[in-house]
Amino acid sequence: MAMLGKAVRMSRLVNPKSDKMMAITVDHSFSRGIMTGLIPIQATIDKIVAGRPDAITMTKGIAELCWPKHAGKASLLLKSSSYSPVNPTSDVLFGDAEEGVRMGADAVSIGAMMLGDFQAQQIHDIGMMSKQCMSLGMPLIGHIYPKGESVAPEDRTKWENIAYCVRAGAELGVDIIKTTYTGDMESMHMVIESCPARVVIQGGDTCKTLDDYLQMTRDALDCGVGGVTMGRFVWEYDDVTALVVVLRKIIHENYSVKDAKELLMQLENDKDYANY
Ligand SMILES: O=C(CO)COP(=O)(O)O
Repeated sequence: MAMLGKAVRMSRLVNPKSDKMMAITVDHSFSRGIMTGLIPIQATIDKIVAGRPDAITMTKGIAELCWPKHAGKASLLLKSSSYSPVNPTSDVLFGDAEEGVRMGADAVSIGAMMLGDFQAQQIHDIGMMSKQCMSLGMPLIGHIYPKGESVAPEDRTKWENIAYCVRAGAELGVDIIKTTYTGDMESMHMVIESCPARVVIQGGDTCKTLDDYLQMTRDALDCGVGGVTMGRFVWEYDDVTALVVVLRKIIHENYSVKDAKELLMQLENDKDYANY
């Protein structure tokens, strides 16, 4: 029965036609400090939902306060751990899978900063959470990055380090592993090959322009990435809803960057989001 529950929830997360997942995340304030794109958070969530992503990631307190008006419009992914500006290499658990069931979530998600001083505790936490998730039929998403103390900043996109993270997630029973794009399709394909579970990418902070961001998304999907869980770039963009619509077209309808940009310009003018 638990396997059936997981299958039902996964079917809401992953689009059956494209076989990709599109999630937007608004869980950053805890880990990165206050960011203006998430103020006020209700307004940001409203704009994201208007673009109709498959899912949205947030913490339990924000979900209780801001999700009720949208319940059922997209999957809720319950973020249940965080690092913080004072402990940037250590995610700490603050929730469990039962809360996900109670709140109607389609997945619970937790983070880990690998290859650093706090890896052991984080591996333990993921293992315990995957045990709970398996028994409750709850998909588990891991935000797993090679950002521990032993990795130099310039090596955080090295494919071997990212492959280590995603493989570790799969070994621990994580269903969907979110990590960083390596920067090129060939090495990202190696990452995908390293991991029998679904790999999705964050938006990250390496793309400075819209063109680069859309191109990264297109390339990632084309080399086998199973979807996205994107945050900062999306809700820092002037027209959040238009960008969510356009990303959805790239992810689920195979839009080229050129077609996506044309639609973005059009939506920024006419605000006709509902028809796309
Ligand atoms: O790390 C993230 C927060 O969960 C992911 O989102 P971005 O990197 O796209 O902001």
